[in-house]
Order: sequence, then structure tokens, then C-alpha cells
Amino acid sequence: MDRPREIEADGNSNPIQISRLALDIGGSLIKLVYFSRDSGDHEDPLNDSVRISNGVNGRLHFAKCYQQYGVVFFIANFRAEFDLSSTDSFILGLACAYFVMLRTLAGQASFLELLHVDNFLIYVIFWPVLFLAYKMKVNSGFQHQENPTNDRSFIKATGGGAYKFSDLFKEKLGISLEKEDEMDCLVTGANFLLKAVNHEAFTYLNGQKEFVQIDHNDLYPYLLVNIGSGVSMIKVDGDGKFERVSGTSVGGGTFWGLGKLLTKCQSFDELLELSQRGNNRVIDMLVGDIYGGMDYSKIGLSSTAIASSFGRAISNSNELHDYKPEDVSRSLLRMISNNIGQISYLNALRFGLKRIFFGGFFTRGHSYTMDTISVAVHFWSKGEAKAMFLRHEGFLGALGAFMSYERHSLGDLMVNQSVQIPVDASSSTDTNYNPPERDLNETESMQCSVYQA
Ligand SMILES: Nc1ncnc2c1ncn2[C@@H]1O[C@H](COP(=O)(O)OP(=O)(O)OP(=O)(O)O)[C@@H](O)[C@H]1O
Ligand SMILES: CC(C)(CO)[C@@H](O)C(=O)NCCC(=O)O
Repeated sequence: MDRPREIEADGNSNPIQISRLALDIGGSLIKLVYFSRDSGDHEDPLNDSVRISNGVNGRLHFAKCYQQYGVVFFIANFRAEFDLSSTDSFILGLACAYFVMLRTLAGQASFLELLHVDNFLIYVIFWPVLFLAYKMKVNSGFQHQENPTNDRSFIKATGGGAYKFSDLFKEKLGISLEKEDEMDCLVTGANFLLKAVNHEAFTYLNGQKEFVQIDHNDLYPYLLVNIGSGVSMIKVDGDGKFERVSGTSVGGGTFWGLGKLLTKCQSFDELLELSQRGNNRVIDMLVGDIYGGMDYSKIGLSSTAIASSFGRAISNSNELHDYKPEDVSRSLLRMISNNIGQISYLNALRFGLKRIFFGGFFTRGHSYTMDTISVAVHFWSKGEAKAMFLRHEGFLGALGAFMSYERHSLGDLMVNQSVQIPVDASSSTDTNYNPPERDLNETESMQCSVYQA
């Protein structure tokens, strides 16, 4: 197979050269992974790696697109990323504010009809993708071929949206989405991160985060639980060797959807933030509520264990508005995280798996969510199985789609780990080492090299 044009040197002195981009268009969020080549004339002070002459050095960027306000979020990032002039960003910002305002106003069908809703929404939702695709074309000389049957304007894409929006992308944007299987991508992304990135996996129990050193020779088998809108459970036996063994529709979409209805929260972050301040005991029925304050120790249940999520709400005449949104959010988060932890454990037990890695954007590095999942796995497995989380949790699919460029045309993608998480030599083997606190779910990048096959 031909090497994609995008990776050919173009001699362009533009410091940011987007050469490849992959998408994961899920039920709730759009995730992007893209590679920008180093121009070579500005060294990253944190980069202590050796530049390898036959590799293409650059950065792998991770970004996600909120469907709501996604445009404004991206503008803020692109301003720095692409060195937009202030006039450019002002004009783009105005255009985006206008779109967002229209979208907000567009509650009525008649108004949407006036705007030709399909065109309007595709430009609003996929504006960031368009912008990146445009940048990719400009920077890499990536163009339509003279032979129209050999169309190279394609982007690797996975997730349901790769199918759902395929025609729309082609018709309205002139971009073909080259579809990659979602499960395949999740596994490829997870395997890559676990093998190539230091301090990628960690355990989280009782507020203690501990990084796990992954032994490459002893990684398989493991259970990958991807908590997106819905939940997929995949038994992974090697590179490309996997089976989706289970799933549940009670996932991140359930938390966000039910939470939105019950608390009137306007954003997922707001809902998570509320949960941090809430007390689930107000709404959940505890074992102690049923057993007069006592443990039911014969079956291993303490008085504080939840006997019935939301069960307290039946025992008095309270209406929804009598409960604090904080408490509702807390109970909901706990119910869903517990349930996922329990089903995950049962599937691990089914196949004799000791390690469970959790991916997907539901966890969002949120301590209470991770703690609840870990406690469920720990409790049900009597400490036998281990719940582990991934720093790039939400990007497994997009990363897998990105890696499929390699599978088809390139050699390896290598990550320069010393840059991804700046650690000094003395701390690099410390499993308790905590990388600087920042939201890894927002835009992030890691230094890497692509090798030509
Ligand atoms: N900013 C956010 N806005 C909305 N949901 C968010 C946000 N951050 C995290 N989430 C949570 O992440 C979930 C989506 O996770 P993810 O992007 O991994 O899945 P998806 O690809 O959209 O879903 P699926 O794989 O089921 O199609 C949401 O349902 C919600 O619970
Ligand atoms: C349908 C997918 C795979 C889309 O990502 C995901 O949302 C999911 O795994 N849902 C759970 C479906 C089930 O197994 O019950």
C-alpha cells in the first residue's frame, strides 16, 4: 500500500504541521487524536530523547469535542495550537459565538427549518474536525488526487458516528471517513498505551493513586471495560486478539441523562461537581436502615452498605424537589459505578481474569467514581481482582483508529515517555509518583516518533 501523502516531508517552515487525524465519534462525545510534526527548529526543553533520523518526530495530540459549546472550547485551544493571529481568532470566535447563539435559540422547529438544520448542525458539531482537516491539507500538501477514483481526502474514524455521519461527511465536507471497527480500535488503543506509555495505568483505592508498572511479557489476558455512553467488556488476549464478552446499557450516558433530568444540570462537569458535595445516604436505603442500625455480618454486609440505591425515596412523602441535587447526583454516580464494577468483576471471574482496565470518558479521572468502581471490584472479588484506570481513558478508540494508519502503511509509533510525563530519573520508577495534577481529559499531547515501515 502506498505511503499516505500526509507524512511526506514538505519543507514547510510552519511550526505546526498536522499530518494525520483520527476520530472516534461516539454516542456522547467526539474524540480526536492527531499528529503534528516537529519543525525541528524548536526543541522541547523537556525532551531528553534522541532524535532518530529515520523517524518522523512530532507530538500526538488528544482532544475531545463537546457537542455543546464544542466550538468555543476548540477555538480557545486552537488559538495557541495553531498560532492564529488575534484577528483570525476574533473573527472565528465571533462566528462561533454566532453559531452557538443560534443553536441555543434554535429551540423551535420552525427556526431550525429556516436554517436547513442538517447543514447547520453538521457545521456546528463538526467544525473542529473541519478546521483540523483544513489545517492538515494546508500543512501537508494533502489534496485530492487528479484521478478522482483515488481519493485521498480521508480520515480514519471509528465509533457509531463513523457510520452515522459517513454520507454527511462525504456530501457536505468532501471527506471520506475510513471506518475502523470500534472494538478493534479500543483494544489497539489500550494495548498501545499500556505498552508504550509510562505511568499510564494506575489503581485508585481509598483516595490513594498508585501507578502500575506494566510487564509487557505479562500483560495478557486482561478485561477491558470501556465506559462510554454504554459499556463494553472485552477480554483481551493479545494484539488484535480479543472477544467482547459482555456489555451493559447502564453506563455514562445513563448517569448524564438521568442526572440531567433529575437535577436540571446543564453540563456533565456540573453534575460531577455536584456529586462531590452530595451525601448518598439521604436517598439510598442502607443495610442499617433495614436492620435497625445493625450490620448483617453473616452475609458480609455492614450497616453502611447500600441495600437499595434510591430506596429511601419510597419511604417518605418527599418529592424530587425536596432532595438536594448534590445528593441525587451522588446516589446516581454511586449506583452506576457500583453496578459497572460488579458486572466487570463477574465477567473477570467468568474468564479467570485478575486485571480489569477501565477506559471511556465516564470516569474522567474523578476520584469518587474510580473509588466506587475499585471498591466494588475489591469487595466482590475479596481482593483477588484489581481495578486499574488509564490516564488517556477516553481516547482508546480514537488512538486505535489513529494506529490503523500505521497498520496499513507505516511502521511503529513510538512515544517519548520522558516528555509525556516529566519525571526526573530518581522518580521514574516510583509507583507512587503522581504526575502534576491537571485535567488529562482536556487537550493533551505526547512526544512521539513515527517510523516508516
Ligand atoms: N464533557 C462531557 N460531556 C458529556 N459527557 C461527558 C463529558 N465528560 C465525560 N462524559 C461522560 O462520558 C460519557 C461518554 O464517554 P465516551 O466519550 O467514552 O463514550 P462515547 O464514545 O460517547 O459512547 P459510546 O462508546 O457508547 O458510543 C458520557 O456519556 C458521560 O457520562
Ligand atoms: C453500542 C456501543 C458499542 C457503542 O459504542 C456501546 O454503547 C455499548 O457497548 N453499549 C452497551 C450495549 C450492551 O451490550 O448492552
